[in-house]
Amino acid sequence: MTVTEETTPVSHYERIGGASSVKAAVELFYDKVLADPALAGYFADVDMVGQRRHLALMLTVVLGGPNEYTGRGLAEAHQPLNIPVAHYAKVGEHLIVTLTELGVPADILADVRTVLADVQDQVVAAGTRPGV
Ligand code: HEM
Repeated sequence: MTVTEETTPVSHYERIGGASSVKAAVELFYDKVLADPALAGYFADVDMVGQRRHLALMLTVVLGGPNEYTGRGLAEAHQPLNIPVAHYAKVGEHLIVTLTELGVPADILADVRTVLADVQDQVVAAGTRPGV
């Protein structure tokens, strides 16, 4: 059987416009995060050029695009930062607002919310999890 364009599902990544759209989203997202006084401090000593590139590559994978992510795992990168749930929620909202402003369709937003819920335990400090 030949796989045609009709039978191949189009990824979220392709639907939103590929690499240039992801790059635009990451720029807008970090502008919001860095303008948020509750969050800016986390990034004070971080190389934001590399950071934006890593998040763009990771967002690409989350949206079903090509996997070229070479950074650390989420737990490895975030556990040393001791991030409380409230700050995780703020970052998640900045991402959703960014994607909404860029016109990302509702079904893709819903999937991004699902991923945010799925990875929360890797990012949030282990000691702040209820029952831990
Ligand atoms: C789903 C949520 C998140 C995703 C997908 C994400 C993604 C990433 C990625 C891909 C990196 C780069 C890792 C590397 O370079 O090896 C990173 C680093 C970082 N993230 Fe996040 N992040 C999330 C949530 C957060 C939150 C909630 C905060 C702070 C409130 C945060 C603060 C940071 C900081 C400060 C770094 C740099 C760490 C360092 O260079 O040592 N992230 N994140």
